[in-house]
Amino acid sequence: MVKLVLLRHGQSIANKENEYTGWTDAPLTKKGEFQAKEAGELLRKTKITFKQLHTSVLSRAIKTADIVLDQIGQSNIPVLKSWRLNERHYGALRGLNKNWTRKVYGDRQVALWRRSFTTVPPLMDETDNDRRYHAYPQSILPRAESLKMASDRIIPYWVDKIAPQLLHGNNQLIVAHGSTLRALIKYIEEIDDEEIDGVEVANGTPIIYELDNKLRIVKEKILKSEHTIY
Ligand SMILES: O=C(O)[C@@H](CO)OP(=O)(O)O
Repeated sequence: MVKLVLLRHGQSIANKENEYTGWTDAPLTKKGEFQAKEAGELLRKTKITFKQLHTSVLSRAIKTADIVLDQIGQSNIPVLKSWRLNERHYGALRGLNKNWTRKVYGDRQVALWRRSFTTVPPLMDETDNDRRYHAYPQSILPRAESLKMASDRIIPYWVDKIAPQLLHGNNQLIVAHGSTLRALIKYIEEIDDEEIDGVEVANGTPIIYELDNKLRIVKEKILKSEHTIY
C-alpha cells in the first residue's frame, strides 16, 4: 500500500497576528519551527520512507519541509517546489486582520471569504510582482482566488507530478498550506462543494493516507501532538 502524507506548515507570523496571508511570504515564528520539528518527530516514528517531497514557493512551507526532512533523516530526497501548491491567493484582503474584517464586513461575509468553495475575495489591482513568478504569463497568475480557482491550479499538479508517483508505489510527502491542502483533501476524499467549509487543517499536523492501486483511500490517520490546535 502506498502512502501519501499531507502537512501544513508551522505557525507563520501572519497566522500569529491573525492576518490574511495567501501569497504573502510570511516567515515561520519560533513556535512554527517547533511545530515543524514536532511533526518531523511524529513522522520519524512511522518509519515511512519518502521518494519525493512537494512544496510551494513560499518560505513558510519550504522551511517546514527542511526541518521535517532533517528530523526524519531524509534530506537527500528530491524536493519539488511549485507555485501551484501556494496558499490560496487572498487578493486585497491580505495583510488585513481577520477580526477587524469581521467587525467591518460581518461574520457571514468573512465566513464566505474564508471557507466557501466559490466565493472570490476582493481582487488586487495587479498580480504579484515577485521574481519567483516572472517566468509565468500574467494571464495565469491570480489577483485573488476562491478555493475552486485554487483547486483548478492545484489538481493539474496532482495529476502530473504526484499521482503517477503514487501509482508506481512511491510514497509522497506534501508540505503546503491550509487551503491548498483543503483542495487536495476535497479531491482525494471526494468531498462535496457544500461540505468542504467544515474541513480545517491544523499547522504541523501530518495526515497520512494509505492508498490502493487506484488511489482510493484504504486508511487515514492524523498524527496529533499534545500541542495540536485547530
Ligand atoms: O490567511 C491565510 O492565507 C489562510 C491560512 O493561514 O487563512 P484562512 O484560514 O483564513 O484561510
